[in-house]
Amino acid sequence: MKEEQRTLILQSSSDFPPPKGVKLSYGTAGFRADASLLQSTVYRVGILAALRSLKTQSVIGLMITASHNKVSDNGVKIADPNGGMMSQSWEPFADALANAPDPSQLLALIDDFVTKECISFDGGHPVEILLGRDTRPSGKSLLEAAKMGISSIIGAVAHDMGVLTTPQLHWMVRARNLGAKSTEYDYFLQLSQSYRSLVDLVPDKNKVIKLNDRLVVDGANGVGGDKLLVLRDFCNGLAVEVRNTSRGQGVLNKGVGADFVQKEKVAPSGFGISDVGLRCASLDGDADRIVYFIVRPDSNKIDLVDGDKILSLFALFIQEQLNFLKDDEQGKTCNPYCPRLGVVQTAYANGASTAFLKNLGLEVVFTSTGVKYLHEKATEYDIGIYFEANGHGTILFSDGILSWLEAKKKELASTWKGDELGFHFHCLFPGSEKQKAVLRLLAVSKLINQAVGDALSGLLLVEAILVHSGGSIHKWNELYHDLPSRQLKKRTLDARSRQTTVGGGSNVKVVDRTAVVTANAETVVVQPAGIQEAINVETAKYRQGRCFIRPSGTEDVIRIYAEAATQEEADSLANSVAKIVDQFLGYVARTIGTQFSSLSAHMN
Ligand SMILES: CC(=O)N[C@H]1[C@@H](OP(=O)(O)O)O[C@H](CO)[C@@H](O)[C@@H]1O
Ligand SMILES: [Mg+2]
Repeated sequence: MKEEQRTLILQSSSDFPPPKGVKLSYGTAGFRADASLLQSTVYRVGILAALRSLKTQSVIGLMITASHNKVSDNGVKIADPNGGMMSQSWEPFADALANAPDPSQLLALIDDFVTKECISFDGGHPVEILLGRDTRPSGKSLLEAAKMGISSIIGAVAHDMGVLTTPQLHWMVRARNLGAKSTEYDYFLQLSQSYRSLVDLVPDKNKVIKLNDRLVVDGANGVGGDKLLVLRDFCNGLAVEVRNTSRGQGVLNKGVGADFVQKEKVAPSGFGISDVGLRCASLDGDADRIVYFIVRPDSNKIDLVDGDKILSLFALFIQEQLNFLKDDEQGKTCNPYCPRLGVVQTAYANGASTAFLKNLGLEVVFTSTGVKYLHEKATEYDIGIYFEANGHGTILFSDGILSWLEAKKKELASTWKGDELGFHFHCLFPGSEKQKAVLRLLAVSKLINQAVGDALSGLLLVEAILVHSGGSIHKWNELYHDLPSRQLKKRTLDARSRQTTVGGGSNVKVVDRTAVVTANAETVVVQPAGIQEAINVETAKYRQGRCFIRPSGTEDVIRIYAEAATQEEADSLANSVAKIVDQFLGYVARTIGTQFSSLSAHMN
């Protein structure tokens, strides 16, 4: 790096001293913490984004959000040139950068890294970063910090794209790097047009307009509801009622949102008895997750139609379209093309969903929690569908299958003469149904976000498939029955609280979550030694018992997940394993207050 560049970094970073006693980690989905701690981190991620742009010679994204976390938190993450999460190989550098104690050590780190990665500052390519933020009040000033970080790399340019959903920013970055249209208007246009194409291809027998069959959506008091209102206008006739937008009185993610609905299994605020039986959905704070639900007549309980069920609906639809095209290929004497369809889940997927998908004959694989792992795995297939139970997921199409579909589209169009003969009910003719299957798959590839899970595009695809299949949310929910499950979280101490506790003269043993190390897609604990055996002994006592623990990547907690034949058994298994966590990790509840999260208040 030139001297001028070094001086600039030294000078500007001195305005952003890191908070004392806090160790930050890039985690499952970027850096997250109380917003008051993040000025320096976001500034440094600005530098990171500019270096990433220099290295990849592409446009990079920087999103300021803490998703479903409380409104006083915030976070920051980077979108790579393909719109996906930042390459994991850069995460250790991100961690080091965020935690460098002073400007000179920060500079030394950057110097080393730039040399190691052979990053050139020769100005041959534009260095551009697209910035987005959710509706959190802290977003504006953090965005300014990001801009300062970016401008401390000579020649780097920040484009403020305003308030966006996380998937919108990822979509824009991908589109920009593909040389495609990439504005927010283009996003809405592409989604709405492909949604309409899918609806136009609905088999005629199902083209019944159901009056009052509206979808009611909880926008988590965040950005997702606001953007859905715009999308609804683009879709022209989409019957969606949006509640809990950011313009109402409610607080972001408080008693609302996909994470709340999925974990607590209750209706969000603003939904009640008048919604019983309706098709409802909930977005999370930055709209990269969606779950559906049906309000039950008893109190505010719901039937949850979660990410696993969305995945199952998508898998059925894609499989149906591929089946239409299968016999065509099987008849070929040379080079028949058999697209590989794969499904990716995490250990949080309900066991009943995995059994259902395997029964369909699908290949199901597991990865660790976090979109970056699922997404990467899904790219190994021609069509890879991935979903977390909490509602984050998408369908990825390989370049290979897209070219095959385009070729097939041409081939079928040249052989199909039905229209000329005056036949319009294509579904009566095998050739035309193939053609429709191709068009449907192509429309899905344009509708569903190819960069990252996207609640808005997911919502449109669910709605289109429900119309296509003539099915209701009730029928969809009956695809299989979830095994009862329970999630608990045990608070651990972040670095700052640990210092306070120990420094305060207390001799209690406290742990941090990194003491728990897992393997096999987080289903087995390898550290501390012996804990897995104890969990196994406990799990074996329960019918259809399954249980695992893992350190959260976004909160200072250890998560416990249990599944069993009845709700009582799932609760009991989760509680017993929580006690095992206490024993092995030397956790002492009274030092940090509440032992269990608010979830336990809902246990019955
Ligand atoms: C059990 C659970 O829902 N975990 C979530 C949560 O991660 P944790 O590492 O469990 O805190 O936030 C991630 C980012 O949104 C999401 O990818 C993940 O699925
Ligand atoms: Mg989110």
